[in-house]
Amino acid sequence: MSLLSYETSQNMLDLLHVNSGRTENVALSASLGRVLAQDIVAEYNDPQFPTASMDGYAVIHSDLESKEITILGDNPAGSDEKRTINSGECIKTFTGSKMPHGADTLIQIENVSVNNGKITVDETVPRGNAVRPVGEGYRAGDVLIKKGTKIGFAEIGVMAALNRVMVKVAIRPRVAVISTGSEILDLGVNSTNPSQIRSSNNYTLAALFEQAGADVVQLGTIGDERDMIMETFQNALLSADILVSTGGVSVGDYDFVKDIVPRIGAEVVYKGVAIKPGKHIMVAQREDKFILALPGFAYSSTVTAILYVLPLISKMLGRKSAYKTVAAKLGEKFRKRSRLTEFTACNVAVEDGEYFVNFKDKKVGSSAILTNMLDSSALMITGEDDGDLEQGTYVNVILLDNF
Ligand SMILES: Nc1nc2c(c(=O)[nH]1)N[C@H]1C(S)=C(S)[C@@H](COP(=O)(O)OP(=O)(O)OC[C@H]3O[C@@H](n4cnc5c(N)ncnc54)[C@H](O)[C@@H]3O)O[C@H]1N2
Ligand code: MOO
Repeated sequence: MSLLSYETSQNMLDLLHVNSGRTENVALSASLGRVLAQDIVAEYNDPQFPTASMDGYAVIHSDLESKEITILGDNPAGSDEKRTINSGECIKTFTGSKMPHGADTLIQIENVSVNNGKITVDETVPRGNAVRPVGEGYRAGDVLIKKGTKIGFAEIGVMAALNRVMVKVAIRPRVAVISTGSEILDLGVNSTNPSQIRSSNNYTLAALFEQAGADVVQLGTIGDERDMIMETFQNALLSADILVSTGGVSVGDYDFVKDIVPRIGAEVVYKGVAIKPGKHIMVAQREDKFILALPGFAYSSTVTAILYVLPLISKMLGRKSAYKTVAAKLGEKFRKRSRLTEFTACNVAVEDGEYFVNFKDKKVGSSAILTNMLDSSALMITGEDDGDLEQGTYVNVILLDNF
């Protein structure tokens, strides 16, 4: 089996034409977690008028040296104050109120004494005190949120402030997930023989893709039966943009998936990459749809889903990158186990602004160990040409906590 290098496989993935312009309008309150399909540009300044940021008296700063300043009246928040302050006058003004014309400073109530409709200054304040100037937050025309941003709580708030009732977002790519294997049992199904194991892959991947912004169709599990798998794949491709399967891609007699994919009219982009885990991965395309047949092992399928499925989902959503890769220093020696590009579950800590990698509580063993991905795990990448690495060596690490 000839294997593509990891780098070539990623470049080829990047060159695939992906349908990425599909958008829809959703209510702001339903947009959490969606990906913006337009820049959000401020239509006005924030604030639009000089605004008091404390409760007190709007004054002309030079008047603060005078003995007494006459109070013209109240200016509660939300009132469209029309009066203009002249020298010797002030207006009682509250947090959030528009500043009256003529006033340049707000002196807070704690700093004055009030007698017979006049204030006297007990403690002065600088010019412009407690006044939010026009455009303090942003100016009309500023791009506040970039297209491709995943909408979180802050984006929701900023868009609400701009009165965006509806938001244009990327349509979620539909990703169908299925696990194959006659030994695997779906969640909740009773076991009928002791050689069966629980299927975790279809749930791990569904969660991963949903977190990445996809609309997931959970197809459960299916035995190693050629015709059934073929029919299920055909049906899934009627509605899914991406079909992701696990299992059945190796060299065993019952590994049918790898043979079925070309038989349903899909063009195999590649099969076999020099990576550990995941070397049997198959990437195929049928018109504008993709099939990613991933290995059955739990850790292998998860890692390959991150490396090969997330970039497709991201592209369909119009996002620049699927995950963040950072340079980190090895906090301990690392023993490389193969001549392949390896993806090793690791912990990442930040010390003095630098990332450090360690393998505390991570088990060395087969590609079945999904528990290695618990506790905010990251993935350390070591290249085909790397051998054992000394403590202090710089490595690249994929962070998995911020899709
Ligand atoms: N003679 C060879 N044997 C194997 C090779 C090889 O090159 N030559 N490669 C090994 C590698 S590497 C991998 S990875 C696996 C990939 O095999 P398949 O993709 O065909 O996967 P299965 O054989 O179906 O399953 C592998 C393993 O994972 C368990 N599994 C399967 N599905 C699930 C699931 N949904 N949830 C949890 N665990 C699952 C399954 O029971 C097996 O233990 O092939 C090696 N063999
Ligand atoms: O392809 Mo396997 O995932 O190296 O264990």
